[in-house]
Amino acid sequence: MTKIELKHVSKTIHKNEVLHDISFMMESGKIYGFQGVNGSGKTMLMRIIIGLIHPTNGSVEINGKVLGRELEFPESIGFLLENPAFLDRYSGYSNLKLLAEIQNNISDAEIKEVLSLVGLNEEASKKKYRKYSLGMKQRLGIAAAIMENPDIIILDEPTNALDMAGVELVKGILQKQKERGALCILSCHDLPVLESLSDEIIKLEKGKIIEHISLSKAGGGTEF
Ligand SMILES: Nc1ncnc2c1ncn2[C@@H]1O[C@H](COP(=O)(O)OP(=O)(O)OP(=O)(O)O)[C@@H](O)[C@H]1O
Repeated sequence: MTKIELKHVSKTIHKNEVLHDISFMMESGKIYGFQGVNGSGKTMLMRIIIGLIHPTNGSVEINGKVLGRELEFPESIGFLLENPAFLDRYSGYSNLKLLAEIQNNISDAEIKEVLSLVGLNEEASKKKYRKYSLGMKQRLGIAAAIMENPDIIILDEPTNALDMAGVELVKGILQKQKERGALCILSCHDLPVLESLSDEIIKLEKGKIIEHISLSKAGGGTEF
């Protein structure tokens, strides 16, 4: 069971407050949808939850441990943020293999399995990354985020550059990850997609939460 608790998180960059007093809790087996227009703070909030950026005020606790103080990074996390850092000269498969070697807890067969899961067939997975289309890059980014079955999965705009089949694929993958018990965080400008997937929607505007709704599938929404 994983629990993430944000307590009064604020972030100021160059005197500009990009996040203001954000507090909420998230737990395993649910999908949390971050909604908001460009620049509302979704990516910044994700970076803070991953531990890549520290809040100016407030804290993020993962299972009771304060990120950046008691814990450098969440122990088991996979994420896709804008522009994943893959190596151009390497194939999709080799890029995943290099990443997998850091933790060394998945097999080559599992890497191939995840590539096929995201719709990159054997031919595509052998192609050099620099030859990938935008959609293929996105699929590889999703594969990297989920391949080790992490406790926490954060996907920033995972459906960007994907065709309709790709969007359906992402939906299926996220549902499966949720059923496995992962805590999933997602941002997506396609509102129907976000709403169909999310158990809770956190709506941001100018760095503030303006709405936090539970879309618990068993009837009606609840406002927090
Ligand atoms: N490195 C940075 N330096 C200064 N300001 C930044 C930096 N990164 C983000 N910001 C500011 O933080 C605010 C929130 O940006 P963020 O990228 O989190 O928005 P977003 O909701 O993810 O937008 P989008 O939908 O375009 O991805 C914006 O006003 C942005 O200009």
